[in-house]
Amino acid sequence: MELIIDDLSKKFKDKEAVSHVSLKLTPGVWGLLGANGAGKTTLMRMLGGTLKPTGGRVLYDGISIQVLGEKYRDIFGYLPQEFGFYPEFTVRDYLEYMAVLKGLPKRRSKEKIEELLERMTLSDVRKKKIAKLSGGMKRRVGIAQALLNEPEVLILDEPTSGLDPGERVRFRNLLSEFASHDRIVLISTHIVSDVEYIATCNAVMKGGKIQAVGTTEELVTLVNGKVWNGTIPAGQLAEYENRLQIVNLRNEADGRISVRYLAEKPGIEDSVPAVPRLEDLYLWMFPESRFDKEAD
Ligand SMILES: Nc1ncnc2c1ncn2[C@@H]1O[C@H](COP(=O)(O)OP(=O)(O)OP(=O)(O)O)[C@@H](O)[C@H]1O
Repeated sequence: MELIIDDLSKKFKDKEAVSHVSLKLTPGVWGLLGANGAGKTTLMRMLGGTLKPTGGRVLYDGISIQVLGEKYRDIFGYLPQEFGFYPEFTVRDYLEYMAVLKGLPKRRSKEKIEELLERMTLSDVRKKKIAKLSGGMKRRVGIAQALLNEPEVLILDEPTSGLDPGERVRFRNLLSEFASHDRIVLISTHIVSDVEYIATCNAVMKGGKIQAVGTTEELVTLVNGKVWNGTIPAGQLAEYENRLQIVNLRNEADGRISVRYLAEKPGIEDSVPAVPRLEDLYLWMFPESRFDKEAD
């Protein structure tokens, strides 16, 4: 099974949101990393067939998704970034309604809904109105609806926003397990830790283009020799921040500050090289995003 993105582009007036993207997605978890405005949502909407490309095509096992139409929708699951719920529906009624829209046979949908309520730890709130749920619970309902038809291609746009750390770990485990059954799972995120350990492969998007593709291990080699640990006097942080791209810091008991920073050459005396992580690559490629890092 494969989903081929072939020279895909989308132009909004004179803004090219996605520019000549080509990528071959195979079964496994794929991380689509990129800062706000990189083009991730636009790309995902075209993969779902809800947005018409200006150029290029998407092929599922060699056939255009436009040609497949209804057949493609049957094997496709999507969680949009902005997810419109029916706030007056209960969780269960909503999932039943979505199952009908997806054309699931009644018996199968009953079993599937029970299973998903359990797996997404929503059983206790099944009779609650969606309007009354917390943000994280609503997100889990969104994920559950995307999984209803056990899609072969599952696309999740920023699925972990609003989830607490425990929910995020459970969600990552669920996706890994789901993808192990010969399914393509594509997750867009700007929270690198969401995909760092579970993604079979990552694609890094910037300015509408895919800038790098590879496993986490392959991608981190791009910042080999550029990640350093050093210590600085507490009063001089601002000065060092002007010169270096500091990605992490910790106040030490002796009043100094340990910093992890990115640079072509060491910029602090006695610095030692650090083992690069995917987040270092991301911050190297998107230096502006270090101000809106989210906690793991
Ligand atoms: N309907 C539209 N009309 C005009 N411009 C658009 C439209 N949709 C997206 N864009 C522009 O295309 C670019 C890519 O947007 P997109 O939403 O795909 O990025 P993204 O990587 O998903 O970012 P975010 O995480 O903030 O959603 C942005 O500059 C955005 O303003």
